[in-house]
Amino acid sequence: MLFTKMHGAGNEFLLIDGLDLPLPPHLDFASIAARACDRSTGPGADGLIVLEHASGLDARMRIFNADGSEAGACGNGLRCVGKYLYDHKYIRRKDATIATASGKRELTLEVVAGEVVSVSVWMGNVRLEARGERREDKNTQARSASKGLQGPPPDRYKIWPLQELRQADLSVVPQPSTVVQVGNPHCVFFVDELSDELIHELGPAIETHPAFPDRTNVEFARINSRTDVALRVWERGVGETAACGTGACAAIAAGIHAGLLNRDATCHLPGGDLQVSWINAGSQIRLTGPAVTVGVVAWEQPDQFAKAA
Ligand SMILES: N[C@H](CCC[C@H](N)C(=O)O)C(=O)O
Repeated sequence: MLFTKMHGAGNEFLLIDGLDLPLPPHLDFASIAARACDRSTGPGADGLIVLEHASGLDARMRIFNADGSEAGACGNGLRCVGKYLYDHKYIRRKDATIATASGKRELTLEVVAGEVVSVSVWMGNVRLEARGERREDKNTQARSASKGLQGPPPDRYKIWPLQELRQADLSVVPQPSTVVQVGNPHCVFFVDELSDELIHELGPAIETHPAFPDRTNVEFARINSRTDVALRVWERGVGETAACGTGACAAIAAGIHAGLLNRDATCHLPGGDLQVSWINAGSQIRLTGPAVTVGVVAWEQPDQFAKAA
């Protein structure tokens, strides 16, 4: 089986092209993802992208995490798909429309001297629930709702001191936090300091917390200024990744809702920077960043992954 290995700000994917030649029927993509993404049994990556035909659109993208679970959205993956389609001449234009499990996503490519250097993706509408503040009176909530803001109006947001959050009682999800849907689930904490211990202790505990029956991605955001955030993400089904596109959208949306950020902000992740823009609560959130092709990887023995017909 041939994969094209790509990454968006260090978030690595193995891409299977089902556009050129139809893929064998009944391929078990979940098992392929779990084996191929595991660096001990395959080329290694954070996720598997499967490209398929979608009538009237440029392609359909399916995304499988490294544990084989299928996800509803992937911002870094969509940027890689945009670059792949352009580089392989499936599109001649500098825009594309991709079908995903969470709806159609529009992409715009920035091409310099024939090279795709950056891709912007409209990542759909964000649903957001700020948890754990005092609820304000009904009128304020009504006014807030009339402005199209989703979730209760921000009362105050806590910037968690590192040790306090590390020692939080995990029988419940530490509050305040912000639950954000970007086609996939996220739980955002604002912190005053990012540390390996915090991410590696709290990340898996929140990912699998009973409060999230489908599990969740977990973001730890340090607000540097109104336009600048340092972010680390423990991804559902993967673990900590170098970058998470939907995670960047979730963190910026939560910061805007809390009144901590402007409508355009930069997310500094360990693997690189992503730009997020969210003009208003009723509009789509936009993610912009790089997409890089690493190379073609051959991997044998996919037959064993064919699902029983
Ligand atoms: N782990 C995520 C899917 C990948 C998202 C991430 N790689 C991105 O760039 O958005 C989930 O289970 O919802």
